[in-house]
Amino acid sequence: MKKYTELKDIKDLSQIVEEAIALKQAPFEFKHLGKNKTLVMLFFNASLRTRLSTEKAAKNLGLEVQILNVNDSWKLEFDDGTVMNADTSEHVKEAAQVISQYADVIAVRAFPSLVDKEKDAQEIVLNSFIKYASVPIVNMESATAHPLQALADVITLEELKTKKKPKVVISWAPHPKALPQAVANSFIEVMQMANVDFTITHPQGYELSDAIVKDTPVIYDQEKALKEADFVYVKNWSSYTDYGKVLSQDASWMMTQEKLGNAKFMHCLPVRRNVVVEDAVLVSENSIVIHQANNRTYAAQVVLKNILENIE
Ligand SMILES: NCCC[C@H](NC(=O)CCC(=O)O)C(=O)O
Ligand SMILES: NC(=O)OP(=O)(O)O
Repeated sequence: MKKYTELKDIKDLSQIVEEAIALKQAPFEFKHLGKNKTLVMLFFNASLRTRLSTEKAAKNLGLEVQILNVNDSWKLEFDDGTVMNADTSEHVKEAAQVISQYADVIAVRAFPSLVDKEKDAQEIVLNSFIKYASVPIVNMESATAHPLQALADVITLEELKTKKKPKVVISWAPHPKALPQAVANSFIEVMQMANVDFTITHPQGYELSDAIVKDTPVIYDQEKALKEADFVYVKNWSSYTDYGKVLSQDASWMMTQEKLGNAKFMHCLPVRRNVVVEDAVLVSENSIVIHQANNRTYAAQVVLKNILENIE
């Protein structure tokens, strides 16, 4: 693996999932791989899991870790040819080259604006680092994708499934804030790569990009979609068609124990209790969100391991 900015960087999903599960059993086996090497993590947005699990994964591999909250640094310019006489102090062209001298791998978190759809789709922050850095890049959630989360999700499914081809449903849930489509996009993409019976359910107006959904069935009736589900992944996203808008806060879409039945409950976290999902689900045996968050470490570790093995 030369980089991990999108799920397409995974050549063989079942092989990488197997490798991640093996790393979970023996997390320090490859501690030599990162010796005298450094991971620099750049955060343009808040994080709990991604930050701590990726740092843990890196340290398990013997890497040094440096973290920069970009808001504490100089405001970066991304546009070409700008006269930088306003509020941006440093161009990503210099920043990426400079950081590449300190880092052997650079990981970036940069959420979308949710204002300008075309600009968000261009993934300007992530792609600028891919273009101007001279070391491998890892996506820690970009404008349109969260491939580390999706990998942790598929590892979790593989560990906890009780049938060969489980039924998996992703269900939209209400939320007071406009959230990105990234988590849903990557979960859908990874489910299309996995051996599952997969369905999407959301209210009208919350259709995701056709390029993501492809031929996955979309059912607007949540109850119908959830029938006989083995795993239910709950997530809010803001409208993609009416870009970045909160069109509905319909509480009837909140996940409840009654709707979930015997299915396992998944969520990437952080989750708004009693808005996205009722308390009763999170305290029940059917909630696997903590297990899922633990797997973020092994998703990051398998990615960093594969990248390190490819550095000269
Ligand atoms: N990385 C996991 C999710 C990050 C982000 N959630 C959030 O911003 C939730 C914030 C809140 O609930 O206030 C998202 O949906 O993409
Ligand atoms: N799931 C996830 O990415 O969590 P953080 O935003 O806390 O990193």
